[in-house]
Amino acid sequence: MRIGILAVQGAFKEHANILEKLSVESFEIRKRQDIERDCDGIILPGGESTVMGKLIKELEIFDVLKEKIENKIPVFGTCAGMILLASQIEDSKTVHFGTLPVIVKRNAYGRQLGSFRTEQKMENIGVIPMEFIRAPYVKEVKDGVKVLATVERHIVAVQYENQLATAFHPELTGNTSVHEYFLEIIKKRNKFINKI
Ligand SMILES: NC(=O)CC[C@H](N)C(=O)O
Repeated sequence: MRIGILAVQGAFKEHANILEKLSVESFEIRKRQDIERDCDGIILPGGESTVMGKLIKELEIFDVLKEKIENKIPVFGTCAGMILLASQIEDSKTVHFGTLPVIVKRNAYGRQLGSFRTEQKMENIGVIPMEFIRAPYVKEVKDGVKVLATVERHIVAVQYENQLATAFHPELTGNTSVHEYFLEIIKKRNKFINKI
């Protein structure tokens, strides 16, 4: 199994470190040729979604990446990565991939609460540490989207088919369980593809 991590900006190294801990091979997606490499799953890290969205277009990564996601390659977006996937961003006309049918609110926690850590239950996983950094939350989910975690009644983790997204940063806590859950999504898909 091999996972491509979008590495144009933001906290991509931390995801690679977690995957290394789990003995899973990963590579950085920085340019067109990288995204054309074969991989079983993709991680979109945290960072600044506006900057990332601009860079992936300039670097000609956007189209191939979007096509892969539409073709149901498992993808895991954290924080800005969740914003890149969302089909709608509140108070904005910008849509990046738009493959995840949710409305997200950017920088949703205001200035004082820009960064915080908590422990909450995530569906199918259990109680985990959650690190929020100028995080979004999900304001609304459309049909077929499973809510996996909420913090103070705000939705912070969702799954839609093979797309997993968290408003928080599991890669910054040392806890590997959300990544392990993502690996399960990949394994299921690989089994399914091999059956066909
Ligand atoms: N930690 C993060 O990824 C922050 C996301 C950032 N505030 C954005 O809107 O893109």
